[in-house]
Amino acid sequence: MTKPLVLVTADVKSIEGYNWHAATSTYLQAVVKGSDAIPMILPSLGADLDLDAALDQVDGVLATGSRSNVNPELYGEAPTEENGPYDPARDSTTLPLLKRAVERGIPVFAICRGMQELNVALGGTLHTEIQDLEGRNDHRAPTSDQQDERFRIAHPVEVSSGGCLAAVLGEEPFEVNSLHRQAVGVLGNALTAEAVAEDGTIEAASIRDSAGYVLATQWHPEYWVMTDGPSKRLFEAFGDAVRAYRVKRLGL
Ligand SMILES: N[C@@H](CCC(=O)NCCCC(=O)O)C(=O)O
Repeated sequence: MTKPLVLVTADVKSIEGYNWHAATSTYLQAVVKGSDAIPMILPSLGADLDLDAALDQVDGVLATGSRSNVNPELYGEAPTEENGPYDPARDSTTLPLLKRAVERGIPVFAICRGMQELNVALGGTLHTEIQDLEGRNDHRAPTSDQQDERFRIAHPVEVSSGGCLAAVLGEEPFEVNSLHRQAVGVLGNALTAEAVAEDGTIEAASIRDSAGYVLATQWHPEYWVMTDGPSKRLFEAFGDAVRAYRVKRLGL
């Protein structure tokens, strides 16, 4: 059986005087080794891309994390120097991509920035710089030049009962990593919180009655996909969803 194809979102980075459209290897490897699917980076070319034509040919979308933030103008707030950096090319591609994938019932797995993009794409808002908000913990990455330390397990999350996340991981609390300054404010249309941190930060969301699989996590299951049980199971569940979609898409 041919393997499912998964679009992976891209950041736009300026390197050696060129604009590169890039995704980190951790997401690509997680699609291959965790979901047994084929990752294909979708360049962040915005309105120049025929998104429906791209979505016609794939079986899922993985929206990746990024140090850049969704531009607050997209949810009715003002951008600031401190809240950057921003990536307008990525915003102009990933938000319509996610909205269209959800409308078409194409499986979506959205991670960190990807969860925030999904939420804004569906009409929700974000809290910016949550570490400065009353009652919120600091969810930023540990200061280190070692990636394993930056992505280390950081805090527990409580799983909402009876939801999509509980269906994959069960309802017991578990530990996640944490590398973010933003978080979901008002949930977007049809999104339901699936996990929360002890300070109330929404850590996962889904569309429970979606035609397709739609799950978003604020933490990074891609990083420890081969060694952490919940991370592995999340990518396996995404793999099952994209394989099922492929059978339907191709009439197999
Ligand atoms: N920029 C947003 C989204 C956070 C995110 O995707 N983090 C991944 C970055 C990985 C790294 O720091 O290397 C926010 O800060 O909330």
